Amino acid sequence: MIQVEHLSKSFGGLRAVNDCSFTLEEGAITGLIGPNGAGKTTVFNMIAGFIKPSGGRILFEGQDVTGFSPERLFSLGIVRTFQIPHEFSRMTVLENLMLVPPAQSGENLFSSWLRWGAVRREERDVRRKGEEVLEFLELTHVRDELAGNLSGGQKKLLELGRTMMTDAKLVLLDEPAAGVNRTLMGKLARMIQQLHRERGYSFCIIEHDMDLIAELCHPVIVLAEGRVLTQGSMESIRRDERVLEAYLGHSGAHETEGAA
Ligand SMILES: Nc1ncnc2c1ncn2[C@@H]1O[C@H](COP(=O)(O)OP(=O)(O)OP(=O)(O)O)[C@@H](O)[C@H]1O
Repeated sequence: MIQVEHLSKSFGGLRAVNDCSFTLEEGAITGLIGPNGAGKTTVFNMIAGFIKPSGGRILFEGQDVTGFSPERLFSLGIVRTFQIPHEFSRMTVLENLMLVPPAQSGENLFSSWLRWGAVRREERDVRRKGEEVLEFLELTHVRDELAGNLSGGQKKLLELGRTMMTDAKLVLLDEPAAGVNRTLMGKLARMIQQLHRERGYSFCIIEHDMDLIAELCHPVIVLAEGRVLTQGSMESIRRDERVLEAYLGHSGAHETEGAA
């Protein structure tokens, strides 16, 4: 589905991503792990069009999409969520979902005048879809709450819900478990598996929680110092000494524990 070929990104003198190559298979839930500063988020941002690469290219379903805008990639079916959920806090939960679908006729003043009936029908369909998504996520009880009042975990679910309002093919999830308690994390994992199974979404997930990666992801790609260190099943990665060394050489205890 995605081929990343010799991708590089420099920030000033720092090579955040350095000749990085890997593929994301269609229908897979791929994990992207690695110590802090390995370049995971930068790679995500390049795949989703938020950052332009300094070198290399990205193919999506065989098409060279290097340097495409996030909007263009979104319309092709690549959706990226963020570590910190981007909800509109002064709008209700349902309104947040209803905002998502691109090219709603209601957004255009002239088409609103000319096609009032069609716009109303479209809005009704979007509302119904939003309500279905809330039901799926078991968030119906907070439908009319302001999104800013949701708990951290509920905001993560809402973020996932926003991807469900689109015709996504590939969903890039950035640390879905960050700030989420264990109960909600289990629910989030179930939702991801269900979306994968029932809607055929492919996922790529950046995550520091190795239990979640082990539960959801195959294969797992390990980045270190801006390039792929290794990839394979979580079991093989757990046994790989180079992975442990990469984590020990860098960052926080939580990652080291997880990788061990
Ligand atoms: N906009 C930027 N300007 C300058 N340096 C940056 C920028 N974005 C990232 N970096 C640097 O690039 C390197 C890779 O960062 P990146 O956020 O991609 O790593 P990561 O693997 O996602 O880390 P983490 O697990 O901590 O989120 C880091 O050294 C980071 O400080």
